[in-house]
This record gives sequence, structure tokens and C-alpha cells, in this order.
Amino acid sequence: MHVARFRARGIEHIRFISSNCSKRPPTTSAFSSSPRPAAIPDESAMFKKAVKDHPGGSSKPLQSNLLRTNTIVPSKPALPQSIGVKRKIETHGGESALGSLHSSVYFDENDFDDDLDLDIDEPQPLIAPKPTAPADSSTSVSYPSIDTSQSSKPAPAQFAAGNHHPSDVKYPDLPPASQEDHGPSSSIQLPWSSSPPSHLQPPPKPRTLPWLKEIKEEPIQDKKSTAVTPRRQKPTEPWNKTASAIKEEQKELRREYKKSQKGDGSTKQQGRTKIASLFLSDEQRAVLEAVVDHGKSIFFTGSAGTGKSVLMREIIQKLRNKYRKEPDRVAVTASTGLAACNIEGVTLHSFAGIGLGKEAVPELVKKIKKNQKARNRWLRTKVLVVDEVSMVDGDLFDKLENISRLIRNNGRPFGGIQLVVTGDFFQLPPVPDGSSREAKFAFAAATWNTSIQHTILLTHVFRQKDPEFAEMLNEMRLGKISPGTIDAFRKLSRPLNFHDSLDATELFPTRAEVEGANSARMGRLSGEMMTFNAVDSGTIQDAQHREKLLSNCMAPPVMHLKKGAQVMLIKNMEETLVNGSIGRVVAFMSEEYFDYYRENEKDFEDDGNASDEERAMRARKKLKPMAYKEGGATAARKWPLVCFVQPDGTERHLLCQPETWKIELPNGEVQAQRQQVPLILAWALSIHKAQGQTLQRVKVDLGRVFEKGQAYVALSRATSQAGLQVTRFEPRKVMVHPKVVDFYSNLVSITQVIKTKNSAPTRDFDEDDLGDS
Ligand SMILES: Nc1ncnc2c1ncn2[C@@H]1O[C@H](COP(=O)(O)OP(=O)(O)OP(=O)(O)O)[C@@H](O)[C@H]1O
Ligand SMILES: [Mg+2]
Repeated sequence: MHVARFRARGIEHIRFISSNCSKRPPTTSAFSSSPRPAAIPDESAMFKKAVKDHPGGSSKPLQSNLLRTNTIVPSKPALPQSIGVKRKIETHGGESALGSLHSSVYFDENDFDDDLDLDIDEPQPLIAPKPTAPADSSTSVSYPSIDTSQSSKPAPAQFAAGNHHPSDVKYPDLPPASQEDHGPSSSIQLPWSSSPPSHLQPPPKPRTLPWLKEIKEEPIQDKKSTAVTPRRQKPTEPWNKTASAIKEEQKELRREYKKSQKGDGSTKQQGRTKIASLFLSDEQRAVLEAVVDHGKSIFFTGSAGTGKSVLMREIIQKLRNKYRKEPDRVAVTASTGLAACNIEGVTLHSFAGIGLGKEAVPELVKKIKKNQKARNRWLRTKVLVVDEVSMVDGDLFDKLENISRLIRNNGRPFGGIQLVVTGDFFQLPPVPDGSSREAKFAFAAATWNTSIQHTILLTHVFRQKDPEFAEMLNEMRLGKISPGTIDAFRKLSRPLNFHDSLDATELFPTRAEVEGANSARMGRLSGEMMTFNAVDSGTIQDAQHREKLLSNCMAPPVMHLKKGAQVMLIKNMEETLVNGSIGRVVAFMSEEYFDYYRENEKDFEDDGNASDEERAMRARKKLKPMAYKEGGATAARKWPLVCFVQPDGTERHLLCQPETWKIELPNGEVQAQRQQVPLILAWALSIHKAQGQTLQRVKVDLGRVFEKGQAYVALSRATSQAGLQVTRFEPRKVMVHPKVVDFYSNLVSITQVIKTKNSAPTRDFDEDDLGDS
């Protein structure tokens, strides 16, 4: 049953994705309100009413305060409320506690990249230049030297691109796969032993893909040339533009956008089936409607796992569709480079064209006015999306608000730009700017209340299905841990044992700890090391600048893998193979090889009588002629075949070919782009990189944690208690910033409002109950 078993485990290829929409029952909705007595209204109707009644872009301070109605929220005494109280602007002197901690952690100046150098030197038209060709040897980034001691091949040669046609995709050359393409060596456990009994029986002996045995390695030729060399747009002088030239540019932008929608671009991933959107909950849909249909400026927040990122992706998609004729109207940004890369946007600094943004507003305005592209962005933007706002500094928020009014010559909040902001202030805090000043939260910005019309709290936790666990995390989030929860967390110090080959991913606060842990585990594997080099390109020609931008990308410039390596998928492929899925490399094989098997699966099916040996012989015979076909499997390069364990315990195999990460400006200009296999090592991961991820198996040593929000971010990645090991749990390690507690305590949940109203004897609900404070 070799082949049949293999199929039963669900071998998948990116190009054969089926996508079922998983429907979720509607969940509760929460939204803005003021706590006055009233009858119980239908929540979504209330929300809609609030939205309808609220004028867009008002300059009057508007903040709707609402709060969690989470069914799993404990019945805690309500914290003091001060709805509508305008917060005072805080300035602090003295040494910053956060500052001193951050310096040794994971943030660096790369999180504040900007396009200024480029822009000032060469003013560009609004129109998006087409991406340039991948870097050649002269411009390619020089990557850190790597340990190739176990590799039988010299360093990859793809950057010496002289003998390639310029339109070729220059995927990395690889060292030859091992001649011995058997399964992992005896030191490596085979990954498919974790299949549930109902699924299949464990193999009688270590199994490998039988047909790999006979195939001999041949020199790698770059047969795959699926990419076109993107042309760089001839720059036109911005001051020479006529009205018709501007119209022409707009047309060109639309053409570019359509092209990208059709997926006729240059990357492999575009052949992939689109992933179906999740079925949004009521509260998620309410936010979507408020943003897309009603054009409201919204901050939506909620605890870890409440679907903020899922919702944000949906909002971006819908906004892009709404402004499909003018794609540069929607600016997608995030606080850090990593978060920006995850949503294919740019950092807020980069969007704004303010460099590090340390100067005073008048100087920053001058700087932007000199930078035609940045100025255009400010003028053209109608909607500004900001992800992971918990790490945006409050002073920066104020500066940007001020800048947008001045540049756009529009006195409305944020110069009339609609804001769509998300994040959870209980998670990682703003990055201090190196001065002695303590970082200030965005909600403490003087202009926060006027810029944000509605604050909406998502309350349904999707990540943790177990309400008890979700409640433990919720207590931790708020920094109020009951003795029962402390006990429960301490019980989680036991080692995890899953009886399969996947280990829990250990989360560390610093990069050095992560690299140490991963390389120690790699060192224990005996197989041959395969090296995958990224191919970087983009409109930024300066290799150093481009490297700096791409250093925030999840995908590393060089990836070393061996059979048996534990990896994490860093792209959403389909519903069950998503960013965060953990698996193990089981083989390296070419696409043709993989396809051939898939297409001829029937030929390899077992008749029920043959022995393992006979079946292997038969498979080898069938595959042999293929190896000699012109352009046959052996001539193509090999990619990691990864066996992923899905949330339900079943396994899926995926041939992981290069994917693309882009740093893209709102006008569609791809400043920098990286093509790399969508995998990172996953025995260990930094808390910074784990932020936003959903992980089935997690190990955290709280003794190492030292930053506010870190412990909560780390533990809330886990989907269940069974998949979480916590060592050195100390309540004092769960640090919560008092200002964050204060901010959230001033938000009132609709449930609380309703409860108050029910207990009040008279007055009916009226529209003021939905008003913004
Ligand atoms: N409407 C939905 N239906 C089903 N699953 C959902 C839905 N929304 C989110 N999820 C799932 O819940 C998990 C958490 O979602 P997501 O990562 O968007 O949460 P988040 O609020 O951004 O969390 P974090 O604050 O940790 O970044 C994911 O596995 C996601 O697929
Ligand atoms: Mg998220």
C-alpha cells in the first residue's frame, strides 16, 4: 500500500489547491456606545446605526468607546470608566525602561526604512515603474558566509547571470541532491508516523519515495524561465506634466493593476489557486462594512486570536476592489518592516517619506515636499491602513496627522484621509527611538481621538477553542492572574510528547538565542545540506538599501536545509497550509518529478498482492524512462518536499517552490522583492517573528522574557494547553503597561452597556446610546 498510503496522506502541490470555505457560526458583536440605560437592541443593527449616524471626517473629537463582551471574560469588577475623557499628552524625562530593553532585542533601524535617498536623487512620476530584473552579480547583495562544509557543491552561481537571457528567472542553483535519495538517515525520524490510526497504518520499515532511488543527479540546467524581466519605467520630470500626461499615468496604473489581478506577472505563485476567504463573523463583518461601505475611520482591536489579521486582509482586498481604478488611493502600511512585509505593504515611515521622522513637523513637511513621490502619496491617499499599531509611537502619530493636514492643505483630521488601524496594545509596545524618552503609545497621541471615529473590540477568540485556556490567556493579557490560573500555567511545565517527529517550537526573546537553538538542531542531522539563495529585485537599485529593506522580510537571503529539518511555512498556501504551519523536510525533488507522480498516481496503486520490494521495483521501472526524457526530472532543480502536520493531526505534503515577498508602495511600485522557498527553520523562533502566528506546539521559558507584553504574545500563539509547555512561570514575568490597562478600561463593552440598561428601570434605548463619546 505504499502509493495508496502516500496519497491518503494528502500529497498536495501548490497548483492543485482546493479551497473550501470554512463556515463559522456568527459570533457576538461589539461596538461603540455610551453607557446609558436602554432596551436591548440587535447588536449589528446598533452598530450600523452608529456608523450611519456618524458623519465621516468630522473634525470634532470622536471616539466611540466599546469593550469586550467576550463570553470567556471573567466576571471581574468593572474598572473605572472615563468615557470621552480626552487623554493628556504625556512626556517623560529620564531613562527609558523600554529603551534599554529594546536595544538588545530584535528591533533595529531597518524597521524604519524609507525611500528618501532614492526619491530625492531621482524624482519619479506617480506612475508605477515596472519592477526591474533580478539582481545580477554586480548588484546582488553579498550574503553572510555560510557553513557549506557538508555541502558537496560550491556556492550557488545564479547571481553570475551573464549567460542567462535577461528575461529568465534566475532561481538559485542548488548543490546536487544526495546520490542516495533514500529517506532520512537513521538518525531522523520519519515524519509520517503521526497519522491517526484511522488514516493509515505506519509503514513496516522506514519509507522513502521508492522512485528516487534509481535517479542519478545530472548537472542542473535552468530550464524554468517563467518570469519576464520587468521593465523600468522611463522617468518623466514631475514638473513637466500636462493634464493628459497625468491621465495617461492613471491609465497605466489601472493597466498595471489589472495585469496584477489577472496574475500574469512573473512569479510562480501566481499560478496558485486563490485561497478562499474565511467566513467572517458578525463583528468582523460589521467592521468591514463600516470601513468599506461607510468610509469610517476605525481602530479595531481585540485580544490575540480574535481574527484582526484575517479581517485586515479582507478589508485590504475589499478596499483595493473599491478603488480598483485608482489603486494608489489605498496605502497599506504597518509599524515594523516585518509586519509590513506580511501584508505586502511598507512601513509607516517609508510611506510618509520622513526617514526616521525625528525632526519637527515643519522640517518633515519640507522634506516631503522635496520628494515628489512621497508628496504624491500623501496627496493621492484616501485610505491609510496601519497594521500592528501597538508598535507605532504616539508622537509619530501626531506628526503624521499634522503633516497630512499641511501637505494636503485640508484641516480635517488626518487631512481627510480615512484611517483603518488595527493592533492590540497589550502585545508588543512601541519601539523607543533611542532617546531617553519612554516610548509613547499611539492611543496617547493628542490627535488619536480626533482621527479615530470608532474603536471596535473584537471579542470572539478563534485561536483557542478551549474557553478555559482562552480565559487563562485573557487574565494574563490584563495582568490580573488568579491563583487558579497561576497553578494551571505551572502545570504546563511538563515536557510535551506527541509521539511523532515534530517538536514544539521554542520561542525566544532574542535573535541570537533563536539562531543558536536552530543551528544546534541542524548540526545533529546527518544528511546533506541543501542551500537555497533568495533572488532579490525591485526598483531600488542600491543593493545595500534593498538588502536593508528586505532584512525585515520573513524569508531569509540564504536558507540551509537538510532532510529532517523542522520548518515553518511562511506563506498562506491554502486553508490548512498557512503561514505558521509546521512540518519536516522529507525529501528534495524537482517539480516534474513530483508532478509525474501526481499525474500517474493510478499506475502506482497497489494490487494488494505485491510485496514492498515488488512495488518499489515496479515504481522504479515506471519512472526510469521519465528520467531520460528531454528536460526530464533529473535536469530540473530540486525543492524541499515538506510533510506538514495539520491541526487535525493528518499530514499533507507540499513541494515548496519559491514564493515572492514584496515591499510595495501604494502606487504599485515594488521597491524590493524577494523570491525564496517559503520556509524558515522552526525548532526555535523569536517572539517578534512569532507575533501574529498561530502555532499548535509551543515551548516558552518565561525566565528569559523581559519586556511588557512579551509573555502574553508568546503564550497566546498556542492553540491549546496540550500543545503548550511553559517553564519558569512567574506572575511577575507577566508585565502589563498600566497605561494600556487604563486605555482598555475606558472602553465599554456593549454587553456591559446592555446589562446596565437592563438593570435601569426607565428609559428606552435611543440613538444617543450609540453615539461616540
Ligand atoms: N472568521 C473566522 N473564521 C474562522 N477562523 C478565523 C476567523 N477569523 C480568524 N480565524 C482564525 O483564527 C486564528 C487567529 O486569527 P488572526 O491571526 O487573524 O488573529 P489576530 O487577532 O490577528 O491575532 P494576533 O493578535 O495574535 O495577531 C487564525 O488561525 C485564523 O485563521
Ligand atoms: Mg494578527
